[in-house]
Amino acid sequence: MLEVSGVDVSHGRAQVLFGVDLSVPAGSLVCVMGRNGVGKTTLLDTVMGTLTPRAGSVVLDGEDITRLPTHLRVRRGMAYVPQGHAAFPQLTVWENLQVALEATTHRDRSAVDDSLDVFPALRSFLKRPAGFLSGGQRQQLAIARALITRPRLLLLDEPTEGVQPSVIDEIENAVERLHGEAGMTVLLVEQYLDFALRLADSFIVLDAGEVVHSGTSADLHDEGVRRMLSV
Ligand SMILES: Nc1ncnc2c1ncn2[C@@H]1O[C@H](COP(=O)(O)OP(=O)(O)OP(=O)(O)O)[C@@H](O)[C@H]1O
Repeated sequence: MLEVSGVDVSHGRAQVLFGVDLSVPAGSLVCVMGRNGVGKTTLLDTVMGTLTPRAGSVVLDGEDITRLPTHLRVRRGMAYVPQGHAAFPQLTVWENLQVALEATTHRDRSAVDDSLDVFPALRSFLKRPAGFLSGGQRQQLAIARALITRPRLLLLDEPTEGVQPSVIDEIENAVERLHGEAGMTVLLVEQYLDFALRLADSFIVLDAGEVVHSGTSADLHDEGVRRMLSV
């Protein structure tokens, strides 16, 4: 479904990614791992089109989208949940979901219900401003907002960061259902190894902007790989 080949990406003059390859087959859940600052978010930004690579390509369903604007990638079925639980803090949960719906091309109101079915706990907080939610609730809202576009490929950047353990389980179950039952393709950036191990079919490990390891989740148990992830 998604093929990233040989991308070099810079922030200003500083090159952050060096010849990165990544393959995300349709229906799979692929995890990008690595220590802080190795370029994981930069890779997701490149896939989503908020950054353009200096070299290499991004191909979705056989179409070269390397220079396609982000909003057209959304129309092709991609959705991005960035780090930091993106939501409008002054708007209620319900209003945040409505804004997401207004931004879709389908405008199908049942998409709001469907995404609330993925995170039923949010139904108790529909009238609460997003700024008054816990970190975990905000993360659920951020994912629910992305789901309203009815994506085929969901990009998640560290969904467990700043989230209390009980809600991590709820998020894990939701992602598992989206992937397992609904067949959604997921590209996950995650440093929480156990979460990644339980969910991912395959993974890549980045270090200083290069892919230093890739394989199936079984390989993640390997001691050498664990060492690459430890701080
Ligand atoms: N907008 C930016 N301008 C300049 N440098 C940046 C920018 N964003 C990120 N960087 C730098 O690029 C490098 C990679 O950052 P990136 O956020 O992709 O890493 P990461 O692996 O996602 O880290 P983390 O786990 O901490 O989010 C870091 O050295 C970071 O300081």
